[in-house]
Amino acid sequence: MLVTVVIPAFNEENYLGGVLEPLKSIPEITQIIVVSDGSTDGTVQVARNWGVEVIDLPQNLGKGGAMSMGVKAAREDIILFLDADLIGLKVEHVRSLIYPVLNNQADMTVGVFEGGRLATDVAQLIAPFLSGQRCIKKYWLEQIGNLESMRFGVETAITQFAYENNLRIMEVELPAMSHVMKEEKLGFVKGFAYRLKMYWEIAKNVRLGG
Ligand SMILES: O=c1ccn([C@@H]2O[C@H](COP(=O)(O)OP(=O)(O)O)[C@@H](O)[C@H]2O)c(=O)[nH]1
Ligand SMILES: O=C(O)[C@@H](COP(=O)(O)O)O[C@H]1O[C@H](CO)[C@@H](O)[C@H](O)[C@H]1O
Repeated sequence: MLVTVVIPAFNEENYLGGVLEPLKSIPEITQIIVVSDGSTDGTVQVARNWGVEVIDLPQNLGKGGAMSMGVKAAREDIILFLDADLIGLKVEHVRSLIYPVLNNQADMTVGVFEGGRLATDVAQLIAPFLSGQRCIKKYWLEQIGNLESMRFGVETAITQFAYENNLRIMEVELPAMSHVMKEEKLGFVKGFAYRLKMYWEIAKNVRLGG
């Protein structure tokens, strides 16, 4: 089996290149899809310059919508999701996310930052199930309804599905890695408001009691 990487990206021209660079040298990765989620900056151009596939959504669908579009276009059986704003992504991180699924040691891996930056380490220590770095067979994603409408609730929904269906979940440490926080991208007030909206989108999609 081989891997399609799906990268949802909303205005990530500054960081996307750093995510794409380590992917190019991994033979098991045969398809890389950047889904620009209604970006108004140079995200699409950066992706094209790197020679990867681009889905250029004319309007913002939210993260779940962008990820779903990527899954629909995926040729391979295994999907690796990565955020477009990762800092310090290395080939080793990518291998540690994909090999357990490729080798059938896990049904899903979830990457957790470790030793990158205190703020992002702590956030992921508290809530690893929110992580956008995860690898899973496409078959499972196709069994989950409504991912496209879940916006930031998408990871919680995938995790919930995985628990309910007894998938083997493996948490994988991602040493010295971090991402750019909302407040850093958008400024404190706008970033914090965006963060509250994200928590609302997550809460809305949690199904209580199965
Ligand atoms: O409407 C959106 C919001 C976010 N993203 C992408 O989803 C990933 C995670 O989003 P963000 O960095 O805002 O979340 P954080 O990691 O700060 O929670 C990034 O690649 C974003 O560009 C997206 O495709 N559509
Ligand atoms: O870890 C978290 O609390 C949030 C917010 O991260 P930051 O506070 O911006 O570092 O980030 C994650 O959660 C989102 C919802 O599940 C995911 O879509 C992001 O990929 C993930 O980084």
